[in-house]
Amino acid sequence: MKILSCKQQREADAYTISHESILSINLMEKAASLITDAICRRWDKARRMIVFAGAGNNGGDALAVARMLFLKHYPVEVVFFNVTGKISEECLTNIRRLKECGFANFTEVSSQFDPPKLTRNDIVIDGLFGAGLNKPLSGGFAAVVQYINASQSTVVSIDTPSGLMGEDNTYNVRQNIIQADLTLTIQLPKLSFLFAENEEYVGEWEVLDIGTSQEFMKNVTTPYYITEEAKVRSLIRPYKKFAHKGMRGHGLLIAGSYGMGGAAVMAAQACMRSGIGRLTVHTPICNHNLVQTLVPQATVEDDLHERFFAEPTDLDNYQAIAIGPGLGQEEITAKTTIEQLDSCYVPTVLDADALNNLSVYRNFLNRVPKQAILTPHVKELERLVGRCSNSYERLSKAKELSSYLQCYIVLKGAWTTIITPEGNCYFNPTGNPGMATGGSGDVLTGILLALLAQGYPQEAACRLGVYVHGLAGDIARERQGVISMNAADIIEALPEAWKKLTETK
Ligand SMILES: NC(=O)C1=CN([C@@H]2O[C@H](COP(=O)(O)OP(=O)(O)OC[C@H]3O[C@@H](n4cnc5c(N)ncnc54)[C@H](OP(=O)(O)O)[C@@H]3O)[C@@H](O)[C@H]2O)[C@@H](O)CC1
Ligand SMILES: [K+]
Repeated sequence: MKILSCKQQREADAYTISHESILSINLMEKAASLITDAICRRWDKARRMIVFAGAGNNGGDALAVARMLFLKHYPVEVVFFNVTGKISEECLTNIRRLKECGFANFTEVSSQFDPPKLTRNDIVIDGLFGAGLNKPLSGGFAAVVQYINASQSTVVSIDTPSGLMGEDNTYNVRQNIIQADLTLTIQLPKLSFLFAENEEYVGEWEVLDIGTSQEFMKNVTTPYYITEEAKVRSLIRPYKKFAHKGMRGHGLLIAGSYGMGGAAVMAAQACMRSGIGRLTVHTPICNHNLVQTLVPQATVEDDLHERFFAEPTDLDNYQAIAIGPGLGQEEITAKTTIEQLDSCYVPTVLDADALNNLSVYRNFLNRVPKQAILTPHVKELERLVGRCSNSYERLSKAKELSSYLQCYIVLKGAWTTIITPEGNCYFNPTGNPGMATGGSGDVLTGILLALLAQGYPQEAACRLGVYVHGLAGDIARERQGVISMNAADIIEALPEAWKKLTETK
């Protein structure tokens, strides 16, 4: 699914209106009817609906919703803000239509605003600004937003919480953005909905399909996508009847150190559950028995050091390599990691301490093999690119790094983002907060290693691997609950996740 900028969203509306022989006002009617249905599904007529409408088309939507709710006998009040005297045509039509229905509870605000008393039982419908917002809110509108936010009412935003920019909110004034409980967004989510710090504004969100021109959606270009299950399914390559382990690749996992052998175990177990033919785990001597016992399917290759990764190993026999889980940050390990990178000519995953070690020796960053997959969480990324004040800035810096190194970055978090060297960003929809626990990242590294060893191209491996990792996390949550689930449960859920994705529906 493509994610468009607000400008592109407005172009999509305009294109749909001119090419699909639908009038602008009728497209708005369609949007309003879907919004009304979504509201009526959630709240009954005992709730008072207080509609705050601006003078653009977002306000037009809100006024049409007010009419529809009124005709369904909901108690409705409208506060319409006409501050500049500039009202969109569709907004004007909807004021007229509302009044023609005999609706009288209509307050027009042009300067002084005497706010209605908002109670816990009220539903505020926020139709002040949508995709046309072109600067942060200030002055009177900021005061209205703060008034709504200070109330106990439930807030439903139309298309976007008023005051929230669709993409970059670096220079926004946070207290002047509506804090919605529910955002009913039209056609597609906005990029800013996918950023953690905006959760308090967007609340829960639902996408309403108003039938934007398919042709426009097909041709419009954007670097931002949400990965869909159908796409992921199409990436999976079926096994041939005569498959043997040699065809499914041999991977090398360099992981573990004294006290962190578990990371090597979890990555290896996840790898063995993701279709790899053969796996060798290179780990310090102290972890030999642990890995051998807990992952008997894998071969163990001892480092010459008792406790740390201290000697680069020969990579000739492998189709893919992963370095990092539980490696530790001893100086000898950092130097060995960098040395090992020089001989990585096959697809490579760099995770956890491999990245932390690189961030200490940043001038060696250019040794990262081209097309490598880097899997940092937010902090690991910031160690590489510097502190970021928000998710948009972080994403921009990750894109720069990915382009500079010509590598793939899997930025882990809610909506884990895969950034390609060409600058495309794929947001992953699966997963849940129960996965934010030790070992979860090691599991992902194991999955990615398995996919690369089987010959999946980097982009496909990332999109498929991250999706199935999240899906296994969702299954683990079903089984164990969000509090108790841990990385071992994600590994245990991997067979079902893979099965789910490969079974015909
Ligand atoms: N048929 C259609 O087209 C459909 C449209 N749809 C709906 O339309 C919405 C987009 O409508 P829109 O383009 O009219 O923009 P909207 O968000 O209402 O605001 C524009 C007004 O705000 C003003 N303004 C901006 N920033 C400001 C600020 N900081 N402080 C103060 N004022 C500010 C700006 O003034 P300007 O700066 O341009 O003079 C302008 O007057 C979209 O989100 C969806 O809900 C759907 O129903 C589908 C069908
Ligand atoms: K809004």
